Amino acid sequence: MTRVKKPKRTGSILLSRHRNAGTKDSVLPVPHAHPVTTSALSSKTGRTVIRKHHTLHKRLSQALKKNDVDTAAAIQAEIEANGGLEKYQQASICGQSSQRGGDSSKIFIEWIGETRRSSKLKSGKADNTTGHVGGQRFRLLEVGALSPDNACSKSSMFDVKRIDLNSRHPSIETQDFMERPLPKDDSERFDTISLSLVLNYVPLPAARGEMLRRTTKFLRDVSLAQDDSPISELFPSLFLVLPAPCITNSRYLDEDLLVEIMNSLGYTLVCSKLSAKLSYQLWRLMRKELTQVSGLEKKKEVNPGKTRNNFAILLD
Ligand SMILES: C[S@@+](CC[C@H](N)C(=O)[O-])C[C@H]1O[C@@H](n2cnc3c(N)ncnc32)[C@H](O)[C@@H]1O
Repeated sequence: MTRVKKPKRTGSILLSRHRNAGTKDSVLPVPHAHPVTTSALSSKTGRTVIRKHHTLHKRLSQALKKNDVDTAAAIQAEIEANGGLEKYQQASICGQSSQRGGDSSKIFIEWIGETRRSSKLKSGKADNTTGHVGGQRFRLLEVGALSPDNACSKSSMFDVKRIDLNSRHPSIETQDFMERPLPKDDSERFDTISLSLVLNYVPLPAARGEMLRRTTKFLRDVSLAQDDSPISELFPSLFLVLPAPCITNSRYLDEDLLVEIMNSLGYTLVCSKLSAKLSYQLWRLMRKELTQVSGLEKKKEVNPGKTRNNFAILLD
């Protein structure tokens, strides 16, 4: 009885629509120098702020890589003069409202609903599960949390731990996921991790791979006893959201290569959706051991073309 939705092949049909769209390599965390502001930005201004922030962070990471301290300091000053992480977050919050299709976590909740409905059709019985074994709620680690009121936070199924490089709310802890202490046991692990529009914030391809690898350490073991509810088959998992062009218009990444990278980390794709702007994917962690796959540590051109972006993920 397979309740988990089969992965859809999405990239090939939509690829041509994104041929001219670009998502450049981006960005490093910076401390903010500006007070929190909640006023709305126009969508055009918001897009400009986000693009500029990513470009500056890409340049910053390149300067840091070359140990060019003077250039890095100048770029850092420019980032701060442009409003820093704070302004970027404000623009991202505005982007969540309309033109980007809203709160991405709604998609995860929709997938849970679909899984329940399809199992009801098959079994004739409703699935009213509110969590896993013992009626506990599913533990969700939201990395890069902008606010505490997205769809997952509102759902009674989840107990949410929120972190961000720069907290905008008392219920969000200021923490770099890459510095979060590793769990000592399963009580400190999670059933699911949300990485929505965070991986593309990381400036270097190898650091993105490291972030993905690190997610596996925070997820509970798949072999832990589960109840037989259909939605438990969606866990332990990683909800990954990326700008669509990272997958549909990159010279160095496409859906097949992402599947290869994720499989080598122990993940299997269980749900996916591609909108005009975003790629949403749910990856279930099937095993904790990593498979060494050679070739994933080097960039390889999977989509040649002048108008493509350079987004890449490498596993060192
Ligand atoms: C574009 S916002 C996305 C916010 C939200 N998750 C969404 O889907 O709209 C990216 C957020 O990720 C945060 N972020 C980036 N790298 C992070 C890290 N290593 N640890 C914690 N938060 C991080 C940034 O501070 C920023 O607030």
